[in-house]
Amino acid sequence: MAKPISIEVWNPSGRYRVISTKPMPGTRWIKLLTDQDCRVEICTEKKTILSVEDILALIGTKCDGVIGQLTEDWGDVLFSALKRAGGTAFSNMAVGYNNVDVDAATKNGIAVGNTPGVLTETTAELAASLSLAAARRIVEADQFMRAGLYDGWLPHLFVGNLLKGQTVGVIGAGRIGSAYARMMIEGFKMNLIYYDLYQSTRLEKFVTAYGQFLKANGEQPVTWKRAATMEDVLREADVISLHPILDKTTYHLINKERLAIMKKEAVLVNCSRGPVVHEVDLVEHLRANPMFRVGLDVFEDEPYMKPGLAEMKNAVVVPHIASASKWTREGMATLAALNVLGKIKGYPIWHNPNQVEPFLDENSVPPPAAPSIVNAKQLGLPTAKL
Ligand SMILES: NC(=O)c1ccc[n+]([C@@H]2O[C@H](COP(=O)([O-])OP(=O)(O)OC[C@H]3O[C@@H](n4cnc5c(N)ncnc54)[C@H](O)[C@@H]3O)[C@@H](O)[C@H]2O)c1
Ligand SMILES: O=C(O)[C@H](O)CO
Repeated sequence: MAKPISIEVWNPSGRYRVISTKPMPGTRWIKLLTDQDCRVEICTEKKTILSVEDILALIGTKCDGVIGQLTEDWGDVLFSALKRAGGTAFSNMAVGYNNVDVDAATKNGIAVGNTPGVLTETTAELAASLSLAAARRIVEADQFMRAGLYDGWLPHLFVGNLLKGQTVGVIGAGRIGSAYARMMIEGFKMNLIYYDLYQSTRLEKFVTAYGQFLKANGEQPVTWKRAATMEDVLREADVISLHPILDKTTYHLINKERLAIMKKEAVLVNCSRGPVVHEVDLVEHLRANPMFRVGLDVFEDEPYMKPGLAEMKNAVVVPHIASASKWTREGMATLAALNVLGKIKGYPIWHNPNQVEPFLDENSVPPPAAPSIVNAKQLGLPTAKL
């Protein structure tokens, strides 16, 4: 018999049973659900990553919707169990949904939500932090100080890379990649080279206008270039940040061959998904090129690092915290809850998932819509501008 799962229950007499597989930041998301006749059950199990069996036990025989996490494997087993339990709604508490088999959800008539629009800047800020930390060797220097090794200023002590006037490369110039590019360009007056399947006209216009502003003020203007190939970015950029989605076109995008064409003193940052980088190849490259540095928020086999990575002084590593600001995490919880609520209530889908401010205002009632459902079209769900 399966071990009972520990849960916390809000509004026990609520008509709709909504499960959250994890406690989430803030309480607004709980209130939004309980105010709309939902019984909210929050899994409080101590283990960090729930298995499919754990989630099956949580779903049980009657469940209207689930808020899940990017660490969980949402495929046909879970979606068909949710369907059997009468459920129609699932939302990841994340913008990325590579852990979700959307086709399986659609086949079972389950709407899949995600949470764009509330983590763009927070994630870009962490990518910028990792860029700086790696370029200026901040973690290495911090460890040196704490080890009591500092015995006076020296001309060669922790010399790193200047960013101003250098080239920032962005692979995947969507919401987060573009926000990161703007930060690095405006903050450090870097030139841009980017590669994406689509043209980022807004980003290009921003760089052009900022370049004109600098020129008018007697400064060297910044420039932009849309690269024809990813290799062009890797060859030309001094700092490269990865921001594509994870799918079969981006799996192991950075491998031995591509690392070899990067500059020997380049900085590589990954705040997208771990498998975008071939981590074994990366460790080998870091070992062979001590002036090459990386800043990593995500790892190929999370929560583990590939052997050798933890020992590399030229790597800054943090535990998948790019979206971890209080405002963002509370907003993600709110959007995930409203995705599930919106589907349960039969609300239409919000017309623009990138403009979700009306859902986040603590002082007003959110619009009667599901903020972001990725398979809305496949399910034939109506969209509305309210
Ligand atoms: N580390 C974190 O905590 C964290 C936080 C938020 C998002 N993310 C990850 O970042 C990803 C991007 O988020 P977003 O909101 O910017 O998404 P987005 O959809 O706005 O941007 C992704 C961009 O990648 C581009 N792209 C897709 N395939 C590509 C390819 N083969 N080569 C080059 N570009 C390609 C797309 O055209 C798009 O412009 C998410 O899917 C998620 O996996 C991670
Ligand atoms: O995809 C996402 O949203 C992140 O990885 C967590 O914020």
